[in-house]
Amino acid sequence: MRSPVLALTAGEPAGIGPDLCLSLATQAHDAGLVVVADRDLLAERAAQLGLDVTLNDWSDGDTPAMAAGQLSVLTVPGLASRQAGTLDAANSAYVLRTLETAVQGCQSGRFDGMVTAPVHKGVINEAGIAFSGHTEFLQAQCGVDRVVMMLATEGLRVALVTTHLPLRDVADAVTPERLTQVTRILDQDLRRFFGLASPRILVAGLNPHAGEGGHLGREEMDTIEPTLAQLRSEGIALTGPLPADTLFTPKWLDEADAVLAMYHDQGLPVLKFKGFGRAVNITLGLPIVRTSVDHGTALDLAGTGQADSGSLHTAIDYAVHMARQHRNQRRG
Ligand SMILES: NC(=O)C1=CN([C@@H]2O[C@H](COP(=O)(O)OP(=O)(O)OC[C@H]3O[C@@H](n4cnc5c(N)ncnc54)[C@H](O)[C@@H]3O)[C@@H](O)[C@H]2O)C=CC1
Ligand SMILES: NCC(=O)COP(=O)(O)O
Repeated sequence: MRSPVLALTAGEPAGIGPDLCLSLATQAHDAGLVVVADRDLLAERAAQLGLDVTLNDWSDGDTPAMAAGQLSVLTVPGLASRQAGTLDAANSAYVLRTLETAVQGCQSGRFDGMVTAPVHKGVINEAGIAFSGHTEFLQAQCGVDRVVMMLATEGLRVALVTTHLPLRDVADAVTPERLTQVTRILDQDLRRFFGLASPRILVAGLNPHAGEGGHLGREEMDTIEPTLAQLRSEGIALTGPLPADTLFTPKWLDEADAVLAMYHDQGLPVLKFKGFGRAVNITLGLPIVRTSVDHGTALDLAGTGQADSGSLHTAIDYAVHMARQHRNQRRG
């Protein structure tokens, strides 16, 4: 079976994304990787890092370079500036074009999946473009109602009911509809991509002590418990809502396949404490495969050679696995 061909978007040009993409060329890999970025940016950053990499222009139908020292590039025009460490809002349209190019390539079958290096959400908004993250952007690009952000590292998977929302808005966003959609997607994609026949999901409460019987918030009693009861009747294996402060302990985790947290900073600090640098961010519920690194743009490290590529390797490994599953399922 041929190796999956993955689009790898290099992300924010001032960040470590280009460095990490280039670092992949220091060794042979078993996936076909096509870096979607400005070619001159990659050439300049390679020189800055002292990396001897041959950049090969890739076009549809080409077999991507897989040997050490070689990198295939699908160049995207429109980059305004390319200074490591210095953000430029004029680059934002280019950054989003790299994502659109990768999505279109996945939709047309040129790519078996996409892996994303980090973008800078703030600078894209400074360019006047409303953007809260790849996750939400890809949901819109693919025209689906709901996707789910799940981060995974060895021994722990954490999915989120809400993603990039101000904390002030989180409680209102935890509706029966959203919780139902997210839980069904999580259950279905754990089966689809990870071979779990009946995924066991731990669900966190929203409030301290899962609401303390309504004395510290009523969302558990009014929304979460009845929604979980309905989902259990559909055959989804759910435990909770559990107090989030003690959920992440072996007593619970040893008997579970994933945790569903209500919001970003309820679940992700635990995941990153366990596996920062070896974790992957996966968008579930998309018609295409998309994985990403577990970290941000690290502007302080761009162009220094200090960026750790561990998470990018994890993201590629997961994308290869998921792309194979996806391909097998489409073949029936
Ligand atoms: N997938 C994506 O596109 C993501 C984008 N971001 C964005 O990145 C920007 C910066 O976010 P921060 O909160 O500062 O997080 P960050 O992950 O960029 O940096 C946090 C700390 O981790 C270090 N670090 C990050 N990646 C590293 C690596 N590969 N090797 C070694 N050290 C590394 C940084 O130097 C810094 O000290 C924000 O705009 C944020 O929205 C954040 C997370 C994911
Ligand atoms: N904390 C995860 C993160 O910020 C990355 O989100 P996304 O850009 O993958 O949606």
